[in-house]
Amino acid sequence: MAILGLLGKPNVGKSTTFNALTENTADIGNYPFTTINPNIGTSYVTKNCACTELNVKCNPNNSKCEDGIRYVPVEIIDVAGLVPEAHKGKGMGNKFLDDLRQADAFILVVDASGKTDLEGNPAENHNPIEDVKFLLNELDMWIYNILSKNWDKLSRKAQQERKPAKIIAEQLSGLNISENQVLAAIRPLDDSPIKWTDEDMIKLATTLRKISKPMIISANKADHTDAEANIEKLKEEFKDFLVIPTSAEIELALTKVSKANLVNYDGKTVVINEETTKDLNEAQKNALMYMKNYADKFGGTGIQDLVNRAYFELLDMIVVYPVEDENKYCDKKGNVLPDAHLVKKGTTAKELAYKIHTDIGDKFIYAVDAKKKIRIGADQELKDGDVIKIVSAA
Ligand SMILES: Nc1nc2c(ncn2[C@@H]2O[C@H](COP(=O)(O)OP(=O)(O)OP(=O)(O)O)[C@@H](O)[C@H]2O)c(=O)[nH]1
Repeated sequence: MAILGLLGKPNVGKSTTFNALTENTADIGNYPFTTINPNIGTSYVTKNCACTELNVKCNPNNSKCEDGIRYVPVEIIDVAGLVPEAHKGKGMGNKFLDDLRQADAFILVVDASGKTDLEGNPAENHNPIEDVKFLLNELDMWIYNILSKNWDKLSRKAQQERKPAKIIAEQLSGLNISENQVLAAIRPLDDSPIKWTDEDMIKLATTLRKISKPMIISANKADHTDAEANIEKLKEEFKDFLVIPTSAEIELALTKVSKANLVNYDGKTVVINEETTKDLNEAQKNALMYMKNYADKFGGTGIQDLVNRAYFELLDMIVVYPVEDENKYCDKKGNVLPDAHLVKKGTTAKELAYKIHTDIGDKFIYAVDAKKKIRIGADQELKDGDVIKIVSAA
C-alpha cells in the first residue's frame, strides 16, 4: 500500500493538515494498517462508489460509503518540520529524512501567506518559492548522502562488474527505485562510474528524487489575505507540479463542527444546521458563516483534493471491487461491494488475486468482469471502478 508523506518547514500548517486528514477516520472500516507510530495516520481517498452505477445498496467492510461516495482508507505520514541543512543533521534532520524513506509520494506544504521565514519564524513577505526550493534541495542532498556512502569502494565494484544500476538500486533499497529506473537516470553519465564527479552524483540524486518521490505542493493558509499573489507565483514557478491552494485550518474546523452536527460538510459545500446552531452566539455563527463562504467559494478547502490527486494522479491508482458473486456483486456472506482496493493502474486480474491472498493468486484460473458478465484472463489490465470476481482452485 502506498504511503503519502507530509513535508514542510515548521509552522506552515503540517500538523493542522495531518489532523484534518486523519480526524474523521475512526468509522471508515477494517483498514489493513497495523502501525502504531504516532505520526502515521489513516486518511482516505474519495471516489464515486460502484453502487450508484450498479443501482445496488452496498455493505462496505474495508471502507465506507456515504451518499454514493466511497471513502477508501490510505496511510499518511507526518514528518516533523524540516529546516535548511536538515541533511547535515540540523534540527533532528536525519531522523525526519529517514521517516521520508517510507513515503511513495509527498505533499509539500508551504505557507502561502508569506508570514513565516525559512526556519518557520514569523516574518513579512517571505517568498514561498524559496521554501519549495530548499525542501527539494534537502531531499536531493538526502538521496545524495545515501548514494555517496562508501562510493569509492562501490564505484570500483560497479566498474568491475559492469552493473552500476544494480549496485545503485541496492544502495538505495527502501526508496522503491527499480534497477530500470536507475538505468534511465545514469544514461547521461560516463560509462565508468569511477569517473563520476560530485556534481554528477548530485544531479543523479535529483533525477532519482523526481522518479521515485512525486509530489504535490499544498499552498496552505490560502484563506489569508496575502496568499493569492503567492499562489500565483508558485503556479508560475513550478509548472511541472500540481499546486493546490489549501486551508488546513478551515478544513479542520469544518471537520469538527460537522462531527458536532452543526453543519453538513461533504468536502465541497457546507450546509448550516439551523436547528442545532440556533443557540450559538453571534461570534460562533459568524465563524460558521465565514467557513461556509470560504468552502462554497472555492469548492472546499483543497485538503481532500491533495490526497485524491496524490493517489489518483501522482501515483496513478484506481479503485477496484473484488466480489465472489458476479450477479449479486457480493462476498460469501452476502455483503454487496464489501471491499474497495486501491491498486496501481495496469494491475492485472492475476495481480489483484495475489493482493487478496497468495493462495488465490497461485491457484488463479480466470476472472469475471461482473459489470459486463464476461470472462477475463490473468493478464487483463483492470480499469477504474471494475467489479471483479476471481475464480481460483484455492
Ligand atoms: N490562516 C491559516 N492559518 C493556519 C492554517 N493552517 C495552519 N495555520 C496556523 O499556522 C500555525 C502553525 O500550524 P501547525 O499545523 O502547527 O504547523 P506545522 O507546520 O505543523 O508546524 P511544526 O509542528 O512546527 O512543524 C498555527 O497557528 C495554525 O493555526 C491555514 O490554513 N490558514
